[in-house]
Amino acid sequence: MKAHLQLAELVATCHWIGAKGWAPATGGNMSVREDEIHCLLSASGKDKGSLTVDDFIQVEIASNRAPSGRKPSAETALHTLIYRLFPDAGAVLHTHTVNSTVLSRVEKSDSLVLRGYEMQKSLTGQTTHLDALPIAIFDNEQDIDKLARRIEHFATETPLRYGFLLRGHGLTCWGKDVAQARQHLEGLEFLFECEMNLRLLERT
Ligand SMILES: CSC[C@@H](O)[C@@H](O)C(=O)COP(=O)(O)O
Ligand SMILES: [Zn+2]
Repeated sequence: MKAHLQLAELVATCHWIGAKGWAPATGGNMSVREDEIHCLLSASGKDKGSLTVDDFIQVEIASNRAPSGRKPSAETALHTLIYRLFPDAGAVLHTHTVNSTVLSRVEKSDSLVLRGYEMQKSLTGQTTHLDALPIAIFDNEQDIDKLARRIEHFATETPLRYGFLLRGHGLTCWGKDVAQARQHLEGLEFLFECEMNLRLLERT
């Protein structure tokens, strides 16, 4: 699909994310692939629930450089990493939800395993609630280049699918286009909400 149509769909998705309360204050960042060399990334420090097309900045996927000199997301290196790792990825969504923030802290291991939920099938290629679906958790890091290198190294040994959690921070997920990235975000967030409630109820 043409990049400008994808961008319009991404802007609508940002507004939907904002209305859901999934990108509070200036949290979160979003992007679409423009072509093999560039992506369009949200500007840093803005309320992502009220972005317009003019708030997206062209960035070179190989170098993280913005030819315009404008300042894209502080987490640019995570978006470009995904476009480099997955040539089929067409859109990346990063959100700061309560469920992803809390669950990624409560779960001390390096993955959140989802199992037993029909809604696992909202993730492309999943066919049964019986499969164990691990979502990788990486310890948070303020040095984003270092964090990106850690994730890149992990991905050489273990397949990453759909998205990953940053501990105490949020979810980054992707899809072949904006619609699929949004479906993965909504599906994962539903599963996180279930898991959060399950863990709370099972404690009592
Ligand atoms: C509310 S501060 C959050 C930021 O540090 C970061 O995690 C974030 O998601 C937004 O950064 P941004 O540079 O606006 O894309
Ligand atoms: Zn963030």
